[in-house]
Amino acid sequence: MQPSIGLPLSSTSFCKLLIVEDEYIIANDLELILLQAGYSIIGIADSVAEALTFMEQEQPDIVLLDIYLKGNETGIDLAKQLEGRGIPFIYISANDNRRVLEAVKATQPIGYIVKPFREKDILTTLEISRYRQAHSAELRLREEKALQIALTDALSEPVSWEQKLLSAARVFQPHVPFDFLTVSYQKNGTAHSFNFYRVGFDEYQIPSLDDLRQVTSTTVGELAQAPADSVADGPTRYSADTFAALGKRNRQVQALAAAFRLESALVMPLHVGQIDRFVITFMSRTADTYQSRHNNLLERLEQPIVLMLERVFAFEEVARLSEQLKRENTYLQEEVKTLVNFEEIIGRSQRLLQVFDQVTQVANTDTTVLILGESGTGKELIARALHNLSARKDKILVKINCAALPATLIESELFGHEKGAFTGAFEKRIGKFELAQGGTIFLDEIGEMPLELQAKLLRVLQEKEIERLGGKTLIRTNVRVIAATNRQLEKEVAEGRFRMDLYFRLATFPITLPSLRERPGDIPLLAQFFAQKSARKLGKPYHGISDAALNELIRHNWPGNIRELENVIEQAVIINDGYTPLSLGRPLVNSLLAMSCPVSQVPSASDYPAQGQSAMSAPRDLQDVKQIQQDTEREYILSVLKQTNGRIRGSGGAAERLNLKPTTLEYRMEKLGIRKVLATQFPTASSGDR
Ligand SMILES: Nc1ncnc2c1ncn2[C@@H]1O[C@H](COP(=O)(O)OP(=O)(O)OP(=O)(O)O)[C@@H](O)[C@H]1O
Repeated sequence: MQPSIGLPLSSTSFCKLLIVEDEYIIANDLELILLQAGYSIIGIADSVAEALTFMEQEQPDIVLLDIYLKGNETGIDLAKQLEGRGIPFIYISANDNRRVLEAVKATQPIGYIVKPFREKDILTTLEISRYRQAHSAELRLREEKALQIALTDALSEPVSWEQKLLSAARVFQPHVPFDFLTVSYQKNGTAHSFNFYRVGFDEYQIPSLDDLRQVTSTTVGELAQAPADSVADGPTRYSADTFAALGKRNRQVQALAAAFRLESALVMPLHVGQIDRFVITFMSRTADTYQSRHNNLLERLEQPIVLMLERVFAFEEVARLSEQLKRENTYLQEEVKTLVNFEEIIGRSQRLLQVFDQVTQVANTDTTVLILGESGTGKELIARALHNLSARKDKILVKINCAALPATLIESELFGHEKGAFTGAFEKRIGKFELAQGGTIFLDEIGEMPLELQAKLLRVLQEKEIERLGGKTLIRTNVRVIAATNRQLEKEVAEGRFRMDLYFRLATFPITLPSLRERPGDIPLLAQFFAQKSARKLGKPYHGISDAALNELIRHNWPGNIRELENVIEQAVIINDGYTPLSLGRPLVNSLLAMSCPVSQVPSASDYPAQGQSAMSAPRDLQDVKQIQQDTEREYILSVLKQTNGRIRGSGGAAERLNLKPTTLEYRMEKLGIRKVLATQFPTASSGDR
């Protein structure tokens, strides 16, 4: 028999029915009618247990079920399970008890046929139900498609995560209602948590973890504990006892439930690539808010949402990498990266070879290294060699000179700042630690770091986490730290200028560079190396170094070490006539008095010739004139530095007095071999200026 109302539905034989009926005659009668109408029957069950067994073998499209069955369980119990599995069902019953009928209605059947039934009743009800099913399925698909599009739009907005998720929460509300929504995930070891509290029809409050901590009297750690820690895979509903049990396992749920009078939850853990535990938790003030249709909807949305999130995270990563590239590029433009390995480090002395051994030993570990040695002994060169010989060599080496920055700026320079963190912080700024992510940071002149900042640096070394100035989140860092100083740190510690705990942390692996005095044997090698380099740079022929000059170089005391030697050789190349071996042009002892030694140790004005005179006799040629100019400039800068107690930058600093940019002054000082020293090292006028 064909369906009587002739609706445009697919053939009845594709529709599989399960009959759940304990009266044998009725069940048989039903089967006969349905088979004749062309339906497929997957089985006749007389109890809930048997019905479930049939369903395990094959899923029916519609279930026809009686209310009272064999065994303790009724058709209403089975109906609840069918609803959970999304299988439509029609009751066939003679029961007209009001209470039972109320319970039947609550299970949301797609039809109800009263016994005794006629063939026509059965077939018409089935036909109408199938039509409604097909129609509502189409409607549901359309609705879900619209929901997916709205979610994609919300998550793709070029705004913060908080705003993206708020838009997504608004999209969810009509489909999966909530009074409180939390979204939490872990990315690169950092926990992120967003909370949305509904306070009006379309009004939400976004309490921060700190706000919640106060309202709920919990710790931030407890609040960040996502409920997925305690639930199975897939969306799971909790109400009454199960909600209370979830609260016992999870402090976050318990605290929020108590503070916001929540009574049920629907927890959706998602497996988003690269992200640990992405969890969306819908919570409601009503115990029976979450039904199987919500679970089913979230199950169907799970994959599309995961794909959306993966795309958003991937975009974010691309944006982050391109930002990082931009930053590295800017940095590299300032900092010409020299590829240093041992071949470029000149010297064969025993002391230097010991240093090479130490470098080889520690380079390929992540151990913090402290490089000690007088000024100009090659500490930066060794830091670069350590980086270039490590597994981090393809990542960036970021150098920061702790002495070159005013104390107020070092913190933001190292750790960055958020927009508005302090007056003048107009833009968010990434610090050098973040810039060095995956690579190495070289903290030069660490002995000059202000005490307050030493504590922060210690925390970074211990916790491997930084916090931007004015920022709220901790950022995990993976940076190898190399520090250097020409100060005696033990003495600094003893005098209370350097934290002992930081000293021990830094000095895990100390490398001490020998001064040039301790390796005079390397002087000829170095001198020749620098002479060739300078001659190449200046485009002059090179005929070696005269014996007299070499002897003098070996005998000299070299307070400024290799940098000083390099400067002396460069000057010798400049004054060389291009035909004869290099000579020094003037006695080393006098000409170097003011070079490369700390400003505090420079000789007083009386140690110098009177203005207009030079240490040499009358200038012989243009080079001599240049030399005199340099000496005069050096003297003048030194005298100004003395007046400013060594301070270069800021109001009243040497740069301002000389009407130069601080960086230009520093460049000139470097060229002239004047070392920077801390203001405290500099004798003040009141303490008796020499
Ligand atoms: N062994 C070496 N071979 C070749 N050049 C060297 C060597 N050691 C140092 N130099 C050169 O000497 C100069 C000073 O070295 P570097 O800046 O590394 O010293 P430093 O100890 O870090 O000085 P400071 O304490 O003043 O920062 C640089 O131009 C460096 O290239």
